[in-house]
Amino acid sequence: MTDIWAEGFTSAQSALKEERFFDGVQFINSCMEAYAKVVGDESDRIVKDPGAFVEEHLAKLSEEQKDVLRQMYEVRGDIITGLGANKRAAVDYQCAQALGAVGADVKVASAQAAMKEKKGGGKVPVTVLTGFLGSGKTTLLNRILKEFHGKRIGIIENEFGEVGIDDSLIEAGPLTTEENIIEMNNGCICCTVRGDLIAGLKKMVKNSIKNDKPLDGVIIETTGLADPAPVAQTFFADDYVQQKLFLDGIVTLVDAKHLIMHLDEEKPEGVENEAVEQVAFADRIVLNKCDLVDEAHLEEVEKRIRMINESVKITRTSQSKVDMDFILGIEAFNLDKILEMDDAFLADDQEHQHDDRVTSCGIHVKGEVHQQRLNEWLAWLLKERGVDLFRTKGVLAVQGMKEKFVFQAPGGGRSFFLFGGGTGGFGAGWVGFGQVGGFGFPQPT
Ligand SMILES: Nc1nc2c(ncn2[C@@H]2O[C@H](COP(=O)(O)OP(=O)(O)OP(=O)(O)O)[C@@H](O)[C@H]2O)c(=O)[nH]1
Repeated sequence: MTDIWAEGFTSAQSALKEERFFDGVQFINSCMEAYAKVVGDESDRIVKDPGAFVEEHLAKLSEEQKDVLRQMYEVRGDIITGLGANKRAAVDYQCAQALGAVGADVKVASAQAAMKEKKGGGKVPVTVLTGFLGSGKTTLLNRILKEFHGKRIGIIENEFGEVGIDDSLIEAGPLTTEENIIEMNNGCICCTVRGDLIAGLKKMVKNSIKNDKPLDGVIIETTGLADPAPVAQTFFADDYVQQKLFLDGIVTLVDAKHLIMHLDEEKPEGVENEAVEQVAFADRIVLNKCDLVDEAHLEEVEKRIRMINESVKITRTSQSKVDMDFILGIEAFNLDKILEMDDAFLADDQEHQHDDRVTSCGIHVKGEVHQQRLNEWLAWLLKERGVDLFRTKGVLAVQGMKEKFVFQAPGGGRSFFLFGGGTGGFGAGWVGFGQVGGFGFPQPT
């Protein structure tokens, strides 16, 4: 009879040979966990703390068991090297060496050397732009497109609500054509539309190859409620994506005025606090909206950020005015660092739950709004439900005006701005995010 662990080991070897590294991790981890039981260990240290596992069991293992474990750690080291977590791979090679592997010391040395090397290798760099609702992500995206007007940048734009507003707010440059802007509405790319993210990335890359218009980079703007971890995992979970693209960094926009409030928000059991996750996974933090707070508050915000992500680089800004070198081409995403923080990062069955008290409401109607009635309605909305609103935004056609109007109410919903720009003549739309169940928006016209 073939043991379960042996079948898993064969699958892991095949995945390694075919360079399906993410699948390989799933196979090798489960086969090793099964093998730990064979040698009388019920814990998961065989994969999570290999050094301690080998040290404890080495003297008791038979020669045959040593040989099996040696092979397992070598295969796991090779798979993890394929994913780019060289520090973690070096630990596996050291275990293989302790179990008698010949030449494992060479692999340890080369894994350690690879840690210092630059990543990329001809792949397209991807930046994940995250940050809570209204923190300034679209403002930053527009700045990037303006400063890099000579570069071909693909954009994936994800909105939580069913009405997409941000695509109207993006001021695409000459090389950012419709072909390389992909909009994903009505769900979060960290969960419900994650499959669309993978499909979108593949389509973008395939089009660029087919049309011989290589991409200089891809930027993914997540919803303000996204957990960045599953988005980052995408770059390891899909083989095609892994071969063609690499995650350059996770850039988190932080609203200096509201961050502490969002970090302190109590969530129901099992629900992650997105603001905490976004800070924890950040490679760079753009501390935005500094114009709205004083120095003492900024210092307090930085202190709170450091408590979650000690070594992250932070820059203070207003209107998302940040040096591009701080956020792009940084090669900052480090799988080893993420694995130290979240051991289950590479597991493909991770549970992820959004706070379902936060909902969205979208209105998309044809016609023009009446300015005075709109203002009356906004005043009513602000008075009645202002404290419940995290974020409202929209693009409007106002009666008697040629321009299209952008409607913005960031953070807390305690202020509304209505300003014009460009040329208009299309339907009106609002999107609101509120706490505790949806609420009815009166028709805006
Ligand atoms: N006072 C102030 N307002 C800002 C700053 N940066 C951006 N804003 C405004 O804040 C609002 C929200 O900015 P966006 O860039 O749309 O924020 P976002 O993170 O893309 O918002 P969502 O996509 O809805 O999560 C807009 O009205 C911006 O003009 C800033 O530094 N200070």
